[in-house]
Amino acid sequence: MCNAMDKQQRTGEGEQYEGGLLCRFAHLVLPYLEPAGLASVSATCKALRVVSKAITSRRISDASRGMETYPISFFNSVDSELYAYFIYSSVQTLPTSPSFAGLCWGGEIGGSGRVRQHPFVIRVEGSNGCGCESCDLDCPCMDFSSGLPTRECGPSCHCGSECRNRLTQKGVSAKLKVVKDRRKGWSLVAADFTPKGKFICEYTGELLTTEEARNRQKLYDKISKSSRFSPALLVVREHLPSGNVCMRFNIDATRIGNIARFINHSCDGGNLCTMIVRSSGALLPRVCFFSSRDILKNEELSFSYGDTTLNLTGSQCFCGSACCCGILPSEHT
Ligand SMILES: C[S@@+](CC[C@H](N)C(=O)[O-])C[C@H]1O[C@@H](n2cnc3c(N)ncnc32)[C@H](O)[C@@H]1O
Repeated sequence: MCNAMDKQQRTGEGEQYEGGLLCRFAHLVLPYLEPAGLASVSATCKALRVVSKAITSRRISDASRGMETYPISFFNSVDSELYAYFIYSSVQTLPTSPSFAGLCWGGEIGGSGRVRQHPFVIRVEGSNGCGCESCDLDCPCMDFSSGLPTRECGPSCHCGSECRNRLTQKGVSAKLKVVKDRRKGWSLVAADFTPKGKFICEYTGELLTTEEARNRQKLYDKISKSSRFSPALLVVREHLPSGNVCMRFNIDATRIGNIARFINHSCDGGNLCTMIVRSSGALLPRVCFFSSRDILKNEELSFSYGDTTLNLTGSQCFCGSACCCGILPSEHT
């Protein structure tokens, strides 16, 4: 069909209209294809090749597909992979499907749409927020006691989205790029000098129950054994003040997530610290990254994935830090 369309485009005016229709249709549909699908469609005719090329270069030039303030480009001087394919979501999402049976996921949400628009997955109805018109240090939602914000205004506050106590709710605030490393795969790198204490980004992805996280972890471990695969399932444990209770959050950014999914592990703790940030009226806290020291332009961003207690089945660590223990921490789910 495509070849016929191609020929029509070259031969007549009416046919040109049909070729135009094909292109318009392709612009709507092709963004939903994974790289392999895009490559095969692109091989069928010139019109589709042109559209596919445009989609590919948009994907390379901005991993966030226009959802963040600054574009976040991919750079690869190591192999032929042009970009990493995943569905970008700037906010936490609920799981789309229980333990998906393989790695074929389509349905890319392109530059014009988000997976989920709401800022908090679950809101607490009737909870109290602040009544400030313009929040300052007196705002009851503010808590900088640890030097970084751990509480923010949220969906039950009167103040609007411009409130300055919503530092972590405005998307990625640093200039970043994604660079391929020969041994660690894609890595998140500072594209500019980033001072200590700056909010970098939230870790977004699918919020999973522990059971679902365990199932997915098993699947990921299996896939990793037979192919090069980089899962991005983050498990964060928060010890509540009583000391007896521990909250566990499972955020899987492997197929839906944001730029934080490219942050690699460093045994020395790296240059990022993780903060659990709560917002008034939001049931679930969010995991946010701040720079733990000044970060130079072109320096890789990293944090510690967890206790580097030796797990002999873990994969090899290439963080390169002086205290590297040689093996990546892996979650004992
Ligand atoms: C959250 S992803 C980070 C992004 C990943 N590099 C990619 O290409 O998508 C975690 C995976 O990155 C790789 N990785 C992260 N830190 C590493 C390190 N210090 N050494 C080797 N591989 C690392 C491992 O494959 C790990 O499973």
